[in-house]
Amino acid sequence: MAFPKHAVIVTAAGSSERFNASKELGVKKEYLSIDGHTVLYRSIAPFLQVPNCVAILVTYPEGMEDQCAVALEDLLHQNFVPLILVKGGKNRQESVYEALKFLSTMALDTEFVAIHDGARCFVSPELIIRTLATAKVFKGAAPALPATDALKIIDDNGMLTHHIERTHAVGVQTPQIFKYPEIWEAHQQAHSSESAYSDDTQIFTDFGLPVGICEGERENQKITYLEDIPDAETQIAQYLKNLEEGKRSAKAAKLLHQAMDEAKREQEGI
Ligand SMILES: C[C@](O)(CO)[C@H](O)COP(=O)(O)O
Repeated sequence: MAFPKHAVIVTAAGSSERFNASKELGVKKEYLSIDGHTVLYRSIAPFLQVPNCVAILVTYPEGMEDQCAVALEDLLHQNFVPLILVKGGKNRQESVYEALKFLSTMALDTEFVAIHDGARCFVSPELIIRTLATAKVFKGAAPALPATDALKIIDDNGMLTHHIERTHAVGVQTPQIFKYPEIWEAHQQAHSSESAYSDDTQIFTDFGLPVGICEGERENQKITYLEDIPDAETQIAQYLKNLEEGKRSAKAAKLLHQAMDEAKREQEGI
């Protein structure tokens, strides 16, 4: 396949309410590690193996830019693609909007944008390529797997109200990949409406554009709960200690700013 130019937006600005350590200690799941690399690094690194990635934009929650830089330290040493940290909004939709807005100010001739969860750290390059190939055909694409459990709707009291026919039900994953600037226009429309969207495929189809589904991967799970990270408690203790010391944070922030300056100079052709 000829690889089109594409940018990658990685969402990591959420409050991770289902991840207990976030609620109680302000620890973000994306900044913890699995086998020596942070969840955030692992969610991004496979994208660097796909040719023609022109920029990576990572969203972070207000006040956590330095911590986000620490989580990306390994990437800063080996990444030759411009890496930009973008302050996220009040929910996933707003964060993606902010990243797309930033992208629209960059002089990049990008044909597609891949939007990926910062907590989906087992994504493979093969899955990214398959989704990109599907997006080339349909303009929008997402990987998905057939639903295996019976699907039900419940009310606010936890009582079952509806049964959903499973034959055509799938669980949609990320990366979700779209033509640019179509996804930017779709997001602007969503931003000015009152509606809340569950993900970017919904924003794209609401805008009247098609999304093709390709085969997802069982391994491409999202880290959602504390138990999804082995050794999480020890790591959280270490993480909080590092934060108190503040040393790593300063070093990584410096590296990040250097990398961003270089990317900017490159863009300006200096
Ligand atoms: C985009 C997504 O991964 C599709 O399944 C999912 O909606 C993200 O959910 P989150 O709760 O914002 O992590």
